[in-house]
Amino acid sequence: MTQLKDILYKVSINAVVGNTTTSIDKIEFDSRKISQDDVFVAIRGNVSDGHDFIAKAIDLGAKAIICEEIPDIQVNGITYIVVQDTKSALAIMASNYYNAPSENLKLVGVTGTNGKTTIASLLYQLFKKAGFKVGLLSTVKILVDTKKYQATHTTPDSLTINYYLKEMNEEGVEYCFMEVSSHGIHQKRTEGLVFAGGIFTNLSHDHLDYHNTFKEYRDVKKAFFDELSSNAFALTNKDDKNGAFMLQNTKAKQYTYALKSYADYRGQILENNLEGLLLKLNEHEVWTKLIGSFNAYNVLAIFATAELLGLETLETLRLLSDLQSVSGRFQYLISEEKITAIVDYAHTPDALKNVLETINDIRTNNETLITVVGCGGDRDKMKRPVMGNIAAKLSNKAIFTSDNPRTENPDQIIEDIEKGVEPQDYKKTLSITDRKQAIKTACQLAEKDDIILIAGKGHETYQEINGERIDFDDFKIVKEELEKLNK
Ligand SMILES: CC(=O)N[C@H]1[C@@H](OP(=O)(O)OP(=O)(O)OC[C@H]2O[C@@H](n3ccc(=O)[nH]c3=O)[C@H](O)[C@@H]2O)O[C@H](CO)[C@@H](O)[C@@H]1O[C@H](C)C(=O)N[C@@H](C)C(=O)N[C@H](CCC(=O)O)C(=O)O
Ligand SMILES: Nc1ncnc2c1ncn2[C@@H]1O[C@H](COP(=O)(O)OP(=O)(O)OP(=O)(O)O)[C@@H](O)[C@H]1O
Ligand SMILES: N[C@H](CCC[C@H](N)C(=O)O)C(=O)O
Ligand SMILES: [Mg+2]
Repeated sequence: MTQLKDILYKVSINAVVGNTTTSIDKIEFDSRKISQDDVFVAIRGNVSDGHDFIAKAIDLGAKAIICEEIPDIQVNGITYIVVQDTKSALAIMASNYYNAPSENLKLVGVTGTNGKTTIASLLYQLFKKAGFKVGLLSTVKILVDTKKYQATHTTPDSLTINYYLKEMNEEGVEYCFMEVSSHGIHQKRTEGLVFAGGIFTNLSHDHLDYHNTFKEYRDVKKAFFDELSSNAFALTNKDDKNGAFMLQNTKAKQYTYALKSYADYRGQILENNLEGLLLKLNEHEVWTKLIGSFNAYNVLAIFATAELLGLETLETLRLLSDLQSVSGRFQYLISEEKITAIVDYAHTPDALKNVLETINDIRTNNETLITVVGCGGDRDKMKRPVMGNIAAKLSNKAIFTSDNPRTENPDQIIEDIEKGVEPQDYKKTLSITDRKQAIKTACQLAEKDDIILIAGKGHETYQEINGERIDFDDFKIVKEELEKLNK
């Protein structure tokens, strides 16, 4: 049992009603998970307000309530702590509860629109190969060194983050790489964590349903760097037009990387083909199996981070050339009929454009490029026509289909995508709502040497329709469909 007052250390408190020397069992922010002697933190969400569930939490055994507004009717024997912001309070309490686990390892956060999973996962791989015990918190999975857990978010809630960091401490993990999403920063999921460093990748159109304006989205990302301490490093992509802005008010030591301008870590693409990339990183040449010019940025950021964390340069270069691509990120196969299928998680206009430009750069143009793509439901609607426009323009054929429709009508989403197609590209497009059928059609249309890109879902092994997750794996399906063509 922990004392309530101990986990309130550093929480900015407005008022206390009741006793803080009471001992508590655990912290919960969902009333449905409360059991005897827990602390309930009431959070105002997008759908409901945790304050409405305070009475329910007390019924279930909550001993203390952390809230922004004290309920009119207070229950005897219950401790009420009024704070300015319960999301912040939750994050600080979570860190206290698990004994500040981020301070016992070197935690590096990666933020930006695209490339977070790639960079964090490859840093995990690189430091593992260098012989360290490593942790990873990513969209794809959570790793406590070799122990694997399912990820539900890109950046989990603060209780979950600290729970896994604590487990990493127990496992003797020395480095942890985590993705820091804009939702995560905005919802204070990362507050109170001590970061050894932060990396900025790039900023482009996404999540404007949640953040309202691009400026708001940009400012949220910047807030992550504002919070870094003077002991940390802040590494930014100087080629991105918001790269310098991110570091404007940070106390951290600043470093830059770039392909197009002068920077602390400079990169140059010497070769770029379907086998990989030959890069010049500062004065060193390195070969990587990663494909696509955008990966040059990722490799450069990884190189810089390894250096900043003190890895030996030649060792880093050797390990870089050994890295394997991340699942669902430009994952590809070549069928017996010599059809290339690429599965990629590009689910933003910028990522889709990058992937298509990469394919167009390395193809011979005698073949047909068929793109299968959709957009997720209950997410940013503005990106749909833009992605439709890009898919049609940069491919020979585009098949619009469903991504994760969630609670939306998939045909409506497809209509939104179609709206972005320019008249001269109309004849290149077709729409097939059923994603499996769309992939199958692409396989049937493809001939020898053609390329099929299946974008949007990458590593995901499900399709979410009306709150239900049905088994669905782009890579598995395209592989099966291409094999069927041989029979
Ligand atoms: C839009 C969004 O980010 N929502 C997150 C938010 O949920 P919410 O605000 O809707 O919560 P709510 O349902 O209104 O509930 C408010 C509070 O009341 C509590 N409650 C609710 C009901 C009840 O009976 N009792 C109770 O106590 C809830 O536990 C909660 O604390 O807080 C929840 C708890 O932390 C999150 O799980 C949830 O993520 C949802 C599932 C989600 O889909 N989030 C996505 C958009 C997301 O976060 N994505 C980013 C990556 C984006 C990217 O970069 O690509 C990520 O980091 O994963
Ligand atoms: N540095 C980069 N710049 C632009 N596009 C990139 C970059 N790295 C990866 N991509 C593209 O973006 C897609 C998503 O990459 P990744 O999963 O690494 O990003 P993410 O930031 O983790 O995304 P999410 O916000 O969904 O977690 C990839 O499949 C690839 O198409
Ligand atoms: N982390 C992103 C993933 C989007 C993936 C795409 N397949 C979709 O479902 O929209 C999100 O939750 O918005
Ligand atoms: Mg990710």
